[in-house]
Amino acid sequence: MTDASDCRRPLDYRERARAALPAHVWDYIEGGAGDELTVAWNSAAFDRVSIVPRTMVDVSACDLSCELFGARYATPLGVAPMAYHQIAHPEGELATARGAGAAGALCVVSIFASARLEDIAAARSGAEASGPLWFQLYWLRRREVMLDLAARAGAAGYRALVVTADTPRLGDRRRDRHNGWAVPAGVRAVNLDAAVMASAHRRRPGASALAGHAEEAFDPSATWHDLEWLVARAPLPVLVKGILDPADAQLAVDHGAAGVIVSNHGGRQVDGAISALRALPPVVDAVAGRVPVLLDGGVRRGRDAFVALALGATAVLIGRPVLWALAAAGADGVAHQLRLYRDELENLLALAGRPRVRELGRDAVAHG
Ligand SMILES: Cc1cc2nc3c(=O)[nH]c(=O)nc-3n(C[C@H](O)[C@H](O)[C@H](O)COP(=O)(O)O)c2cc1C
Ligand SMILES: CC(C)CC(=O)C(=O)O
Repeated sequence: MTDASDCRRPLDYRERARAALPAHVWDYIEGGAGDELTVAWNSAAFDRVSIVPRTMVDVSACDLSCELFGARYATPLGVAPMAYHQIAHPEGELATARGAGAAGALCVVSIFASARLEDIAAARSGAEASGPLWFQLYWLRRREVMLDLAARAGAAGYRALVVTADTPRLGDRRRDRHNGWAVPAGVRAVNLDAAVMASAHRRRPGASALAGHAEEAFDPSATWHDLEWLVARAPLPVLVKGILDPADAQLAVDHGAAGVIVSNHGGRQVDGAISALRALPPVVDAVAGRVPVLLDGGVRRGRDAFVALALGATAVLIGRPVLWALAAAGADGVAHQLRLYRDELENLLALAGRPRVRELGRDAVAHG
């Protein structure tokens, strides 16, 4: 375990996590599809955008809050949904939720969480921990399971559902194939039926057990009509995650989405897919303020969050860097990591003379 205070910027947690984790777990977390072109493009896209500071603005108080579904969120930063946090730390999602709560950040819990969604909500509502939880779903062949989870999330106090649209099957994760990756026996997706999950644990040389499991459990025939079906039955607003094309953003809203998340799944699905940041402005234009647009993929600094917010995101989600901090230092690491992002963002808002997140616009950045 690392002393969290050794890490001065979000990227500092990366090597700590690599040292703390078995190589096959590291490869599953860090890897992407194919040659991992999109993994690299996601973060490189942020480096190609400059910030245009204003001067002589009163920045004595910066406001990082954003509004989502009628509620005020303390920061525009959140944890992206990621499966099986127990592979990174024995306390898994309970630690992530506590850490995110302590930092006042949104936490999106994966359908493949390794803790019960009700226990995650309880961990979150401890004395220090607060802040919103959302729950993520995949399009399962067994639709009744989706509805059951949606109802449980609603009853447990989750505030929104996220349905991931970019995974009709799993992308070609070469590292996982090479490692014959399977979810370790002691780590379970406890919100789902153990019988349904068995194939995720079945090791086969030269194959990813998760790819096999996804083929079995995910419904590759889901279309926009299925979104309407889900929206009509869900007790919570439904966001669609995995949008890259403005036409899809439009269709999502037309079929009842309460929000869209611009994402290429951290480069884990279509290798060579457009970077999330590059895809963002056309999606924001197509949605035209009707619903919030969020982004994930490659956000590695507070500065990257600033850029995405300026280009029209209401909030940004952070994936792998949260698992790095979880692996290195548990709940304290997650809280510290999210504070590093927040403090960098706050400092930049002040230095750039743009003290309110909700007023950030495209004039705050320039390309090149
Ligand atoms: C280990 C891992 C597991 C993931 N599991 C899920 C998941 O269960 N559901 C989902 O919608 N996305 C999942 N994702 C994708 C993330 O939600 C997010 O889109 C991506 O990690 C963002 O990119 P970043 O890691 O560069 O920040 C996963 C990503 C990683 C790295
Ligand atoms: C269990 C997997 C489907 C989780 C996932 O989305 C991923 O590994 O990217």
